[in-house]
Amino acid sequence: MSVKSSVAESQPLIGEVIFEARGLRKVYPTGEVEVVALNGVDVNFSSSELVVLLGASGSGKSTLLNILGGLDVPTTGQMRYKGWELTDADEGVLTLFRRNCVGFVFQFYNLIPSLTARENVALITEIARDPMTPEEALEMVGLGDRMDHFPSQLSGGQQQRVAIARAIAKRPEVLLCDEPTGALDVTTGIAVLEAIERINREIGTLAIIITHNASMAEMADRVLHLSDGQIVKETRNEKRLPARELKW
Ligand SMILES: Nc1ncnc2c1ncn2[C@@H]1O[C@H](COP(=O)(O)OP(=O)(O)OP(=O)(O)O)[C@@H](O)[C@H]1O
Repeated sequence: MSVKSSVAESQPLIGEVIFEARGLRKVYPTGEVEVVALNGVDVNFSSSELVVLLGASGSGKSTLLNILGGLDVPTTGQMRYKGWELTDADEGVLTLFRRNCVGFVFQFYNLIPSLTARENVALITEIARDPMTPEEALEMVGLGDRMDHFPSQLSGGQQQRVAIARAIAKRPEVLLCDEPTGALDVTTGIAVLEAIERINREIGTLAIIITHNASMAEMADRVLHLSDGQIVKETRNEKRLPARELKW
């Protein structure tokens, strides 16, 4: 392997702690019964880390991700991002946090059908502080030759990569992915994971990925296992397996 390719493929050094969550609880009052979605979560996340969240349906993964991304607030507990207290932040602060610091990728791509790939990404680059160009972002996810295609002219995996380009064009410090490969077959799923891996490596973005697919654990620095609203197990991989070598 050449020096150049070994540098390009090496995993990034894990940086400083950016998220500190303490005693997170989320309770939904639904009629007569309360649903406890998170039940005392203490966890830190660092820049440049790639973390996979595993757990059965209903274990609290999306709730945790939504709280980390400022889409939801905990019932009790504390959430800090780079020392800023997000727990009691007003909606204006949370909006700025989401806009400047966080990129979201969901299972369904949420692209605007009447806009091309380039235009879908440009929607975000027009409001970001120091964005890449839509072209740069689409090149990063391997879609340099598909910029003027509409979503209906792209495969599911390509549409998801447009969604990733849109999420990363603002160079977010955090990329939160809720089952990004849930609707994809293995080959296209791996192309999507490679795009996430590249952003984590090249921009130093903290990437947190929710999945039901346990084989994806091997591409992570750290794997958090959730059950009944708690982190019940945490494992670390000394060496990450490149996404293209994953098998499921
Ligand atoms: N808005 C809500 N109102 C009431 N209960 C909710 C709400 N959102 C989530 N819950 C409940 O909180 C619990 C955790 O949900 P969450 O979506 O975080 O789980 P998950 O691990 O992401 O599940 P899945 O893998 O199925 O997406 C579940 O019991 C769910 O039904």
